[in-house]
Amino acid sequence: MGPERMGDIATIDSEQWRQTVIRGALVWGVAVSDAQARIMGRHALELLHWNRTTNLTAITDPLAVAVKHYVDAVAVVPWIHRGARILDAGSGGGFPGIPLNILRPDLSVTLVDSVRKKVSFLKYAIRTLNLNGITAVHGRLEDLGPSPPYRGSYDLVVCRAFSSLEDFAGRTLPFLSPGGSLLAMKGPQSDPDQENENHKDDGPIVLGGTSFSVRRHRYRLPFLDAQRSLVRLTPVSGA
Ligand SMILES: C[S@@+](CC[C@H](N)C(=O)[O-])C[C@H]1O[C@@H](n2cnc3c(N)ncnc32)[C@H](O)[C@@H]1O
Repeated sequence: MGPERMGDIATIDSEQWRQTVIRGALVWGVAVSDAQARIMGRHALELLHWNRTTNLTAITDPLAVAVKHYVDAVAVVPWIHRGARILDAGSGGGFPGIPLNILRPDLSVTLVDSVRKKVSFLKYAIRTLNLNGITAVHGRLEDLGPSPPYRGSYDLVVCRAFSSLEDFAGRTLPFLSPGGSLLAMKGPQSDPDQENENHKDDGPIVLGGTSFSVRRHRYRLPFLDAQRSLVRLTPVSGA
């Protein structure tokens, strides 16, 4: 049976579901082991279970969960250097931070969300899946960023479906260590910037008074052919 015929939620974490994640990740050149895909499957089951009472995801179809959550999260792996300290800004149900932690034990990952029930889920998932090198923090980015231990402590701040580039940069710049970057993962609905002629694919832009070099990478999700983009913003020092 092909990935297009996975209808029932019970098929999450089945062999077929895991193969969808594994084959999808290979499109980005990222190897996901069966053991790693199993942990993602357990996360997905917990996510949908908690989703009955806590608003964690609008996506519940098994194929869409595999591709739009896990394969999409894996798309950032090639952009992350070894040993990076990562903040997942507005992590929700754990995307992209939990799949990143499952795939890359060299990373140190902090998940932040302003909704307490979502952070309760994240803490529960970290504990239940026995994940290491990852922590979940409740709070608003704009409150946490200016103070220790968060200020200047991250090599990469990543967000998915968060807000405009200007808003993201404004809330998360204080978290960055010198030489660090911001990385926004965007879908068509969450990308007002995509329509903004002032935001070129590559080159410098100014957001909230700070100059950034920009690199945008557009891609299409396998199996579903949905459009996505990654935008990396690196503050230009001395600008
Ligand atoms: C659209 S959801 C995206 C969730 C997840 N990143 C994903 O892609 O599935 C945005 C998340 O950001 C959180 N959020 C919104 N404003 C925030 C803020 N100022 N500080 C921390 N989290 C925030 C929301 O609670 C929500 O979980």
